[in-house]
Amino acid sequence: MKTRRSDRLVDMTRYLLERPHQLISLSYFTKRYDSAKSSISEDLTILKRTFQNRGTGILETVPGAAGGTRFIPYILRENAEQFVNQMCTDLSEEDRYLPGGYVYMSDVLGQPRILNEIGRIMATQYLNDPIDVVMTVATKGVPIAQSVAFYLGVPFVIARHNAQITEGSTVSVNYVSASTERIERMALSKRSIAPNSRILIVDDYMKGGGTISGMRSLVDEFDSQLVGVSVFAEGAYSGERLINRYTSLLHVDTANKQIDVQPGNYLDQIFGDQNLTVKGKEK
Ligand SMILES: O=P(O)(O)OC[C@H]1C[C@H](OP(=O)(O)OP(=O)(O)O)[C@H](O)[C@@H]1O
Repeated sequence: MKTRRSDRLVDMTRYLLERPHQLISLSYFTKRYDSAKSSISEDLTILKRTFQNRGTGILETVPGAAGGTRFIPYILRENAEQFVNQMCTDLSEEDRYLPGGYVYMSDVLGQPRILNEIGRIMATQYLNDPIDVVMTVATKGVPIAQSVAFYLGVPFVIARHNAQITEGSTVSVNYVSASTERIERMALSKRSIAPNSRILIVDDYMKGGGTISGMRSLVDEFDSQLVGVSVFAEGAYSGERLINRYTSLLHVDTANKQIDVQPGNYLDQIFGDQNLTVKGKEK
């Protein structure tokens, strides 16, 4: 039975939003809605325009027999700024101060809607940089990695401080964590990453960068390429940081046990020269 345009548009939107970066053929939609290709093409034109006007993302059209359409989510600069500025306010509450100069963030990083926004912002930076796998380290980086991986339409892998029997044989590296000021180890299942994969490393927090550098070593061990590093928050650090190329949404300073949370470097890193288009194609 033919589906009315209004019903097609609602269902098509849901279907596409649930499958970021997945190529979906027009014939799939013609069968799903028992509608002509020309009708589906008109539907997609409406969605493409609405997604662009509402800052939802790009609806890319891939021509040819093996073509179709692909939803690529992004977030507009003004929406990212609004979110980050709210995070700065929320995390500056003085009762969040923890011994050792840390800030309590687990309540914030336990809220799915906040994790969604973090994932959208981090994924926007890689609109035109294909990513194969998102990597993080247990534990607090995991929900962030899941969100970013969803918006990039790729899997995520979790390096662990203690290799589990359920991970099979593993690759492990040692690294120096400024946070613990001791040599730490992390391991990743050999099954996790194929050689020559393009990796995005994410974590909730970076202080001295030792943990990130440990994951960078894992990328090397898997003969793969590190495309970028994104952290929700970077802590003020007076020492020589082991990582100098990264994107942070927040910068957290807890000098004199006072919490000062400011926007990180994400605006320049993500929106500096990006005009939210798919390279070589119209918006
Ligand atoms: O830049 P560095 O000096 O290496 O510190 C950043 C580490 C420390 C902390 O993890 P932990 O609290 O150690 O571990 P978990 O995420 O399991 O709580 C944070 O999540 C980063 O992974």
